[in-house]
Order: sequence, then structure tokens, then C-alpha cells
Amino acid sequence: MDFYKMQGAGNDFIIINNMKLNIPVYKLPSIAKKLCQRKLSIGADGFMVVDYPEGDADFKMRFFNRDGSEGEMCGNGARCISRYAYVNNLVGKKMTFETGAGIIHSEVIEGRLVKVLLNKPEVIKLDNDIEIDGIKYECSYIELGNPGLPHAVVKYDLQQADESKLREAGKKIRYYEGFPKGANVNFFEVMDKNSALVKTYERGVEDFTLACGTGSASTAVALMLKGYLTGDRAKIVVDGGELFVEVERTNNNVDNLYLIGTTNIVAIGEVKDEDLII
Ligand SMILES: N[C@H](CCC[C@H](N)C(=O)O)C(=O)O
Repeated sequence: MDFYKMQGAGNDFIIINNMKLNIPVYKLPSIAKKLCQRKLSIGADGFMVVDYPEGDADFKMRFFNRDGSEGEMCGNGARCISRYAYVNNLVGKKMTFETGAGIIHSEVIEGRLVKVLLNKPEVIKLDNDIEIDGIKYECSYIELGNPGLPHAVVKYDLQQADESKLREAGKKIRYYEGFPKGANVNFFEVMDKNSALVKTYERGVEDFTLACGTGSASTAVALMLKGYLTGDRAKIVVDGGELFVEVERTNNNVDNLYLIGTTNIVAIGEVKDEDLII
């Protein structure tokens, strides 16, 4: 089984082409779980599969978290799979693909840089403040696409933060009863009118990742609509690098939401994991 290991802003993925491999879909979650284990296997935040499209798009992207759960979408994953499809001659520089949250339009701008038109925010609750164990959090809730990928956007003094307290908070908010699908928890600290620091505790990874693309985009939307950020382009600084988010909107209505950033092909290889019984 040939694979690519890629990362975008430190969010890392294993990618395979199931149009060649034809692995039955029901086997994919267990393969994801196995291969994404750090130290025991290749290790990654997520496992992505290029598959035959159901409609007119160029291909279908299936996204699995490292715990084997299927996510509706993944922004950094979408950027990486775009470059994967391009370098493997499956598509040209511009492409469309199906995801669990809807169709994605994407473009390999040049070299490692990819720009993805994300699914629109279908749910935006800007003032969704929450209280857990007596601690109040300024929080917004956003779902990208339909069915939507759930994101909480939470204010936090990240530069002063105690890592283990932050992780505890992330874990609690991720399972907060007010979020029926659970949520990816994006803690933010505004840097200036055009940039913010973001750290995401991810559903399905159940820990912080070095970056979350849809989380960074959801945060940019919430911060622009709340007036923390001005202009229509934001720089989001994450532990694994930088992402850029562009928001085209009519007042509070988001028309187009773009995620831009570099991708990195780490390795191209063949899976030989003896623990993997396919
Ligand atoms: N890291 C991803 C999000 C993965 C979504 C996943 N954690 C879930 O909620 O199923 C991103 O760049 O957008």
C-alpha cells in the first residue's frame, strides 16, 4: 500500500489513493487507527483517502481522525490532499472534491502553497459563552459546511497559559453538553488587528495538534464578526507555523471563506506494518 506522509502547518497526515487500492470503506477506520499511532506505526493526526467521486467532482476525500472516527472535513488535510492529487497527476492546479461537509474548491497556487475555499459557516453563534466548573469562557460556536464540522472559539491568554490547565480546559469544552457533536476547541489570543494566536484541542485526536485549518478559519470568522480583527485577511499563528484566512462577506454573512498556507511532502513510501491485517 503506497502512501504519502504530508503536513500542513504541522497538522500531519497519511494519504493513500483508494482509486488504485480499492480497500473496502468499512476497513478504513481500523487502518487509520493503526497507522496513525505514534511510535507504534507511521504516526499522524489523520488518515486521508482519495476515492472515486459520487458526483461531478474530481475525487472524494475521506478524512479519518487518528482514533478512527470520521471527520466531516479537515482544512489542513484538504490543502495537503490537493497537492497530493496535483503531484500525482490526478487533477490540474485547480480542482474540486467531495468531503463529508460538502464540495471543496481548491488551487495549488505555486510549489507548496495551496488555497482552499472552505465550506461556508452554516451555524454561527457568536455569543455562546459557557461556564464549566465555575469557570466562564468567552466562546463562539461555528459549524463549517453541512453536515457541519463543529468548532468552539474560546478567548484565553495563551502566552501566559499553563499547558496542563489549558489541556484540561480543552478536554472539558470539547465534550461540553451544549455541543451535541462535541467540538474542536480553538483557544485564541488576539495579537493585533490582523492576527491572532490559535491553539486547537482537536476532537478525534483528543489533544492539541500543531494546527487546525478549519479551526483557524472559524476563529478568523468569529474574530472578524466580533470586531477583534479588522480587514478581510487574517494571519493565524499556530504552533506549527502560520496560516492565512480570507473572508469575503456581506455584513455578518460569510460568502466565501479561504484557507491559505504551505504544505510539506515529508515522505513517500510503502506501508509494511506487520500489525496491520487488512
Ligand atoms: N485538523 C483539521 C480538522 C480535523 C477535524 C477533526 N478533528 C474532527 O473534528 O473530526 C483541520 O485542519 O481542519
